[in-house]
Amino acid sequence: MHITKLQPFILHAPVTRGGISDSTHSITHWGAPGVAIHCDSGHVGYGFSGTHAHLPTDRMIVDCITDGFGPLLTGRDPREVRDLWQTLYYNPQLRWVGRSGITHLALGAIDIALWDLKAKAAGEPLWRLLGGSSQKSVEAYNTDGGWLNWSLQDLVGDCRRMVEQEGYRAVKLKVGGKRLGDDIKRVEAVRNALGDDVRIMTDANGRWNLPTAIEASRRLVDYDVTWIEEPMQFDDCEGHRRLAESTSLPIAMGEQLYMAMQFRDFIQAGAVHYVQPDIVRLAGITEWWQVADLAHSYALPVVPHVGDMAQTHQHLCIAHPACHLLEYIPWLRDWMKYPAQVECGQFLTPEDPGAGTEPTAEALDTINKVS
Ligand SMILES: O=C(NO)[C@H](O)[C@H](O)[C@H](O)CO
Ligand SMILES: [Mg+2]
Repeated sequence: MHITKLQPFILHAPVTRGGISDSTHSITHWGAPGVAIHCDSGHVGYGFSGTHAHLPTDRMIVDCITDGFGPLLTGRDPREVRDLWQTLYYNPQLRWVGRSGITHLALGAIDIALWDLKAKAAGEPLWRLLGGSSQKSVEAYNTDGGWLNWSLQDLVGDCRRMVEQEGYRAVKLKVGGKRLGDDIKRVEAVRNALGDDVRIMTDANGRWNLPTAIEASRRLVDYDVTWIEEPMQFDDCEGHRRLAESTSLPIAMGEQLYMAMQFRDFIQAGAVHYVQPDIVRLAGITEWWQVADLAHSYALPVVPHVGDMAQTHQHLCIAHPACHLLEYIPWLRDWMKYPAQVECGQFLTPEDPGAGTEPTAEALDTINKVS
């Protein structure tokens, strides 16, 4: 079995209500720049990164996939995922300009496509290929009702609908707006609407400095918030360590970290409690598993960020013992051949062969296909 062709693609999927904001970003579409890796066996593996649908940089990612990494892949056996990962990760020319950023996002998409291929060639869903299920079900928490640009009425209405009609027992709210007082009012309104039994997570997307993060954490604790996510600048390990020693509110972070050794530093410093690695930020599933094992050895729960909209992370969470909870955002469900399914707040276990990354034929034909 050998790789015959790399076919790049770029999907841009509309987000909820035409546009969402967090403390740091406002977007109208979610981007999935990726690659279809074709083999002589007829199998095709799909992998993609997760972006804010900025076409010029999406094009840089797919160009890096085809022009940078492509020559290292053509003719190779795609089932040799680990050997290929080593070859690509340590390639001197790409490493010189990479180790994070564009080249790392490109490598992540390729690694995901290779695992998709491997699972399809084995005729198994990825979670079974990875050793089967560590847990029989994975709980979903929903982020898609808590955006910072939602009115207070929409915020409370969406969260109530998710809990009362869709069966979620956990929702996430964005904080980090212009005034901390407004953040607290929004959390208080949702807590009052949902009662004490539903878990509320909060996410500041890197907005605060240390004193603000300390003040916010001390006030959020009053509403029984489960965690504060990305309270400070994404790479600021010392800042997160100082925050952790100053307050009792657990810290969640990791969606912006590119490398396993960054997670090592945060974990060793006691700067994170809920570890959130993302296969589309790291160099794919291969590097994600290193992070999940490390977190597990420190007894830290792994609650992945879903730059893939949970399509592949649902597989990883079934297989890895550190995972019991996973974020859900629905932006790719209309573009995927086998969209992730959540019922009564639980992910349904996927049984289709592969890693859940195959776009529909319509998606590949109609949205910004890169020829
Ligand atoms: O932080 C997140 N989840 O935890 C969301 O992925 C981001 O808010 C979106 O990508 C918009 O920037
Ligand atoms: Mg986040």
